[in-house]
This record gives sequence, C-alpha cells and structure tokens, in this order.
Amino acid sequence: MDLMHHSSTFLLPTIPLHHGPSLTYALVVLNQTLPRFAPLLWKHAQLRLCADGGANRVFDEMPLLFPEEDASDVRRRYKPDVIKGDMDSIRKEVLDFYRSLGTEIIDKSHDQDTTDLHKCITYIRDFAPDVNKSSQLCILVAGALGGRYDHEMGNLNVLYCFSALRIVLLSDDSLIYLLPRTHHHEIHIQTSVEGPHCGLIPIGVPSRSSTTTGLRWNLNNTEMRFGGLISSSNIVVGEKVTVQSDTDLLWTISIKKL
Ligand SMILES: Nc1ncnc2c1ncn2[C@@H]1O[C@H](COP(=O)(O)OP(=O)(O)OP(=O)(O)O)[C@@H](O)[C@H]1O
Ligand SMILES: Cc1ncc(C[n+]2csc(CCO)c2C)c(N)n1
Repeated sequence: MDLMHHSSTFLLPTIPLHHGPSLTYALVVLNQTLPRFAPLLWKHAQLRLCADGGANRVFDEMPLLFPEEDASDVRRRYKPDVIKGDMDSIRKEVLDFYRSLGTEIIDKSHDQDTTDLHKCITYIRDFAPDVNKSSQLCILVAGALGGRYDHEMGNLNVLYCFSALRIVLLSDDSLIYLLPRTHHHEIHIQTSVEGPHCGLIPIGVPSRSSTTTGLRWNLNNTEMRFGGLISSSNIVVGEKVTVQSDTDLLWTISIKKL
C-alpha cells in the first residue's frame, strides 16, 4: 500500500524544502474569528477564497492583526481572489469593497443543500486548474473548528465529501485532517508549533483494526468505535507518527500557543 506523508509546514514562517513533491496551498476563510496565524496561511497560499461571511472576517479582523498600519492598506493587501457562498452573511459594504478591487464573486444562493465551505472546495477542485494541476494541492480551512457544533460537523463532513483531496481544518487550538484508508500514513510532527496532544477518531464507521507508532498509547491491531474505544487525549512522543487502518480516520493535533 502506498505511503502518504503529512506535515504541518504551513504553520512555519517559511516552508522548508524537502525531498518529496512540494505542496501547493489554497486557503478558505470561514465566518469565524480569524486564527492569529491567518496572515501566515495567506502568505503561503496561492489561491485565497472567502466562504460568504468569511469575507467580513478578513475585512474586519485583518486590520486588527496589524494595529500599527492603516486599516485600508491592510484590507487592500489581503484581497481574496474569490468570495463564494449563498451570500446571506456577507455585508454589502464588504461585498462592494472587494468587488471594486476585482475579487471574483460567485453567488450560489439557489443552493441551500451544501454549505459555503463545500461550495468553495468545489470551486478549487473544478475551476482552479493552475493550482489544481499539481496532485499535491492542499486546502487550508481557517476558522473551521469551535463555534457552532452543526457548522463544525458540516465542516468535518466536507473532509469525507472530498476524501481524495488534502484538506486541513484549522482553529487557533487544533487542526484536523482525514487519513484515507487507501494509504499508510507517516505524519511528521512540527514540534515547534504543534503537539503534543492528539487524537485518532473513527468517525462514520467503526475501525476493526488500526495500528500506530509514535504515540504514548499506540494501537496494535486495535478496534475503535464510538460507544467503545476512540483514541482521544493521546500524546505524540517523537517527531514521527505512523498510522494504518482499515477505515478512514480523523487525525487531530493541538496547535501550540506562542
Ligand atoms: N460558528 C461556526 N463554527 C464553525 N464553522 C462556521 C461557523 N460559522 C460559520 N462557519 C463556516 O463558515 C461558512 C460561512 O459561514 P456563514 O455564516 O456565511 O454561513 P451560513 O450559511 O450563512 O450559515 P448559517 O446560515 O447556517 O448561519 C459556513 O459554511 C461554515 O463552514
Ligand atoms: C436535510 C437538510 N438539512 C439542512 C439543510 C439546510 N442547509 C444545509 S446546507 C445549507 C446552506 C448553508 O449555507 C442549508 C440551508 C438542508 N438543505 N437539508
């Protein structure tokens, strides 16, 4: 079975060169308080989208992260490439501001069956060929965790809807991504910015057999299911974690405070 490598280098000020194929990042900003490292994610991304009300957050909160600077200078510097959603949360002044700067606006108000995040992922998948050309595209989603629980579950569901894409859900406190059962996984821990708290969660279906290395409480052909054992409150012990499982698992790790 093929090995899939994972590394949260997007949380580092500069992304180190490494041996494997490099990743191309796209960023989706959701309608929640911007994480403190949002400017870093923005810098690393080659394509930046706001999901509906996420544009209000960029407009209102980016200037707060640069208190020494003029707010309109900051707003012009952090111009999203695309705003997509059902447009029931973005304010008119925000929409007008970014439209005047040339941001592409995609109004999908007729679709009330998929979330704004889902709509943004569809855009990246289908309409961003330059970014997408590389099979190593990685989509970072800011503001995906915490807040309203129905939204949080909707955001997790997007990982399953697009399980062939690399998508990382982020908050200030933790990140989550899917480990597809089609691969063995090697996770390189960026110990300066993440860990040690972590979890492996068998959401959706039980896992009959999962095996790990690099954790304080490793799994050894272990069954995991809701109503039984799930690996919450685990701890990474080194810089490398390996995971293999008969089902898709969610990997989550804490993000360190500065
Ligand atoms: N409190 C939250 N917690 C987690 N994710 C959120 C939260 N609020 C918004 N989001 C994410 O940001 C996206 C855009 O948010 P926005 O408020 O514009 O959506 P919405 O469709 O108007 O929400 P709703 O109508 O259900 O309140 C959502 O699709 C969701 O992915
Ligand atoms: C069974 C079912 N439950 C909830 C919704 C509502 N809904 C889901 S996504 C979305 C768009 C949010 O921007 C809305 C309104 C639905 N359509 N179908």
